[in-house]
Amino acid sequence: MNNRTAVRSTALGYPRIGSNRELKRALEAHWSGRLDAAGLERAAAAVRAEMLDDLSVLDAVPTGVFSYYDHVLDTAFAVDAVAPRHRREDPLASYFAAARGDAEAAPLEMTKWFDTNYHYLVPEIGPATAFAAKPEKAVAEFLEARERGLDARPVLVGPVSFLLLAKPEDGAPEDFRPLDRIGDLVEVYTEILTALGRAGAGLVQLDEPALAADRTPEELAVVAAAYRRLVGTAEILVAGGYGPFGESLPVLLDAGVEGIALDLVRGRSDLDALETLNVSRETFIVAGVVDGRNIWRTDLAKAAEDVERVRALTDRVGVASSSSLLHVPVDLAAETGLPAELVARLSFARQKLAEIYALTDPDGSREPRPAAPDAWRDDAVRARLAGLGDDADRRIPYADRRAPQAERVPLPPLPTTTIGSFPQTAELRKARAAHRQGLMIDADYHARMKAEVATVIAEQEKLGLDVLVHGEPERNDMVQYFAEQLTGFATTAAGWVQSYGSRCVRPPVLFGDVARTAPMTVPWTSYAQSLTAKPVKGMLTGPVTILAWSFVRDDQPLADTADQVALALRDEVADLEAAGTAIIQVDEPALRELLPVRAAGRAAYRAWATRSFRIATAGVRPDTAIHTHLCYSEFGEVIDAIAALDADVTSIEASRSKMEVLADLDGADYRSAVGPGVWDIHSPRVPAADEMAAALRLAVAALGAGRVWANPDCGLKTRRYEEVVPALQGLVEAARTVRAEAA
Ligand SMILES: Nc1nc2c(c(=O)[nH]1)N[C@@H](CNc1ccc(C(=O)N[C@@H](CCC(=O)N[C@@H](CCC(=O)N[C@@H](CCC(=O)O)C(=O)O)C(=O)O)C(=O)O)cc1)CN2
Ligand code: MET
Ligand SMILES: [Zn+2]
Repeated sequence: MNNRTAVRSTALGYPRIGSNRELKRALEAHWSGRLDAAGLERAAAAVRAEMLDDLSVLDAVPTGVFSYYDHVLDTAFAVDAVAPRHRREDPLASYFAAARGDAEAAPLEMTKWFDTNYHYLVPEIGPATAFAAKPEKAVAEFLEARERGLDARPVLVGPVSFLLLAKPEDGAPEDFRPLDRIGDLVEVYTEILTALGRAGAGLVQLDEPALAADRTPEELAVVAAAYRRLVGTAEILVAGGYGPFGESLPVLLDAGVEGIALDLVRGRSDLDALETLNVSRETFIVAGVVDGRNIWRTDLAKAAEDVERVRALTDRVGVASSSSLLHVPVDLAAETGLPAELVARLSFARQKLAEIYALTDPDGSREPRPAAPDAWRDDAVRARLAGLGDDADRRIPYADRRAPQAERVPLPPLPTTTIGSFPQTAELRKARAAHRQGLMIDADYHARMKAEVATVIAEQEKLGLDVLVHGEPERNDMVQYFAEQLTGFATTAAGWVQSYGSRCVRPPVLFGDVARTAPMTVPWTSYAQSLTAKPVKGMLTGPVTILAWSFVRDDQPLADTADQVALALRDEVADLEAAGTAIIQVDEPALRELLPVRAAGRAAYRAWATRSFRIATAGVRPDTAIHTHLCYSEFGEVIDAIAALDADVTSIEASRSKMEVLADLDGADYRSAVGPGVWDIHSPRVPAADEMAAALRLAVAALGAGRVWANPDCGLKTRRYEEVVPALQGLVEAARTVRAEAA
């Protein structure tokens, strides 16, 4: 077990939803009352067994990385940081109350995990949160692996990241920060580590991804103290995974941790730094050379060079993924429809395990990465982009667009609208599955989707909404739908990746130059508009989001790829406008997500991200309104970027974070209209009309009635009509109430 000369293979984490999304199906059956807790646990055990089967090709396997919903929530439960409102007699009910909310309580806030499309639940910590060790899950999953004879390494979110990812509980003193509680929390971690040690664990992995971000000297002092305290209780491997440790690296090494797992894909500067630090030859250094975030085949020649550099520094070397493999699909072998020259360049989780293993095998492959074929290049697109010049900006400032837009589409104050999608019912998905499998002809599929559009339009008219949507029934996903129609993209049949809880996505593969060959959305929008006198919004996904939710080529800057996508969207916007569409929404929910974890890269990011949005949208007439939509709080960091999009209306997530975004908007150079979401659509809970009215009053007080729209937080695709109809009735009623008060 303590082989000190050979290079050891491992992974920092693994997909946990099941290779065929078994856990997703079991969870959704459980939530709808079709599967009892015992049935859910059986399904979970089968998923864990499959994970261990896969991982067993490695010298050492991570354990405890399975989760019913989210690993940050698991950590909260492991230290008993459960909000009083989520405590229930049944622990599983308590867990799902925190994750999803229930009749009695709103859930925890959900937000993006670093610069990924994974969402974690934000723990709520107060000055009196009574931490207590609950190591049962960690111990049980460790033993499950041990019983198979595997070298098992328990994984937990580390205490510093846990508190940095948390937020102060409601009513905490103004100056309280969760990190203030590090001393108490670390004591509880020592108990958990001790329990794991008693169960037979050697090395324990503590994930500290928050140390891939800029940290202040005070925070570094906290890291030092916390790890000095922990090193006595277990052998600790600290993993980062979302960039370089940077200034945290010497602090961790000085604290005496047993090992450190480096992200050598995004954080190669750590390797240079290590060579200048005085690293003990006893330190276990894990070289994260296999990308945990993307699906390109590893350049084994280059990776092997980095492993050699690590071998020069220490006698205990590991090879691993750069982060958990949670962010990539399970198995490339499930993809039978991809072109061979693409398959030859791809690697999913199972293939990555083989790459990791090969790098620890002296006789393993050291193949370099083959270059992209010439056929993936499109010189026409490149020439058009080069000639774009200042066409990337709207000719007329917002102040002068307001009147022509109001004249073209007259609306009351606090206009009501939705974000785009209506429920993706089981029937819609079945029809799409049948169409995909060739069991339903195109004409029948289109007729079915048009019927759904008609139903959605009729429902919105009945509800009395002001600006309607077609409901997006024809879209499997807001990114994949576009990727399927653009050149330069491939889509997968089963490349599922967890986004949050039971919700999964199939990120498309953006491998070459991008171009549009035909209109992608116009017939749907035009059809919807033909059914109503009310305005129907056109609905597109923006370039940043298309990139963020795809696996993107890494052979040119993201900015260049974004501009190509933007150009394709620009043509779609022009076609929508030519078809008579007066309002075009271009969603950028991932604008915040791609913001670099460290401040150094942010200005450049803001510049290219907002320019690509403007390339997509700036071609319209002054009386055509551009709307955009963003989800997931913490807008503070991107508020200037939101302004730089130069949209006429921006709808944003606000309800789960209790309208905190209004404070961010205050003082920002943002003048146009805002639709702060007043209904948290990620929870099955239906808000009351007066609750939404209260939220709208806050918005009116902050922005003035003339700048506020009334809308949900996000699209309704994940909700059921039983929730949507009463919630939208309440929303329309709330808008009317507050409108009357403001008049
Ligand atoms: N890419 C992406 N990222 C995003 C979002 C988003 O909308 N898209 N929204 C935010 C929140 N994240 C979300 C992520 C996923 C879903 C979601 O609803 N996902 C669906 C799958 C969507 C999909 O691809 N649907 C396909 C395939 C559906 C499917 O599973 N079909 C069955 C067969 C049909 C059946 O009997 O149900 C199968 O293939 O096995 C379709 O409709 O065609 C799910 O997990 O259930 C929602 C929000 C942030 N990130
Ligand atoms: N228009 C999209 C929808 O309503 C926006 C979703 S943002 C994740 O589904
Ligand atoms: Zn959204």
